[in-house]
Amino acid sequence: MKIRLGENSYGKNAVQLSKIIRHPAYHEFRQITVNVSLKGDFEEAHTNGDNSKILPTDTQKNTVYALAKDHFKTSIEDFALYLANHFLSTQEQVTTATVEILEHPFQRMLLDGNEHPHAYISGGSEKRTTIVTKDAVNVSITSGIADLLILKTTDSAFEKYIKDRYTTLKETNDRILATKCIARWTFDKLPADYTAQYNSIRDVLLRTFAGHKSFSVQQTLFAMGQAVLETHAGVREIYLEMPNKHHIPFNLEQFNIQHENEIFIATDEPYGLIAATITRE
Ligand SMILES: O=c1[nH]c(=O)c2[nH]c(=O)[nH]c2[nH]1
Repeated sequence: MKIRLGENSYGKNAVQLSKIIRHPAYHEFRQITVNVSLKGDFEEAHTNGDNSKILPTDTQKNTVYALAKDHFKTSIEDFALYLANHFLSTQEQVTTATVEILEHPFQRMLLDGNEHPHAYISGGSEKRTTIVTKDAVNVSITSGIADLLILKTTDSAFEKYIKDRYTTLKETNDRILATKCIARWTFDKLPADYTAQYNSIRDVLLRTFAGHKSFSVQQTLFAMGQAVLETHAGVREIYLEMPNKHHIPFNLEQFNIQHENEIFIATDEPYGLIAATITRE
């Protein structure tokens, strides 16, 4: 029996990097997590223990820190591209380099109406994300948002669904809609300014979520994706993942207190998971 090596890759994951960019009047603080993954001629390493074509993952990690000094200045997309290019152009055994970056946003503290020059507050769970994959001829860039925790207290219903012998869920025309949204979009035309594009897409996602009269998470998800494609000609398609963070009305009637849709119990698990790719015809 002949056994052979299938698709393989290796790299360094979860490289934590913080950077201060010092301007005369204030500092910028950036915090990112970088994952590097390389594909190429690594057969001998797996089958013969020959490491002569292996750039250690420790070196990959060091490279991320070293190149960040001069090349992480603007968007995570630009830095990820620079890193992918670096591994591809300096290592001839590498055929595909994938660099994923998650940015943990920090904002300068707003104190007495002014942004503090060097004190920051975390943007919470939300992250800006990118995955850049590059080989000798192609580059693919996917940008996105992860763990965007959003909630609305009305304009969300869930009614007229299938009821069978196992259904216990009550119909509601006024519930809490909460989700920790993941969005990932790809480009027909790469933007000149990834950050401006990101801010604009994030704004459309939030605006649509807030304004939508929802009959289901599915419908709101589609409306959010549709709005992004309608307002951003350069975006080819968008993938959205919206876990339904259920907020179940707490039974106050057991204490003879009238239920007025004010007191809920948030449950983490199990949760509904709604996902779709919205694309152009
Ligand atoms: O918006 C929803 N979509 C569903 O598919 C679903 N299923 C469920 O139990 N609650 C909800 N809510």
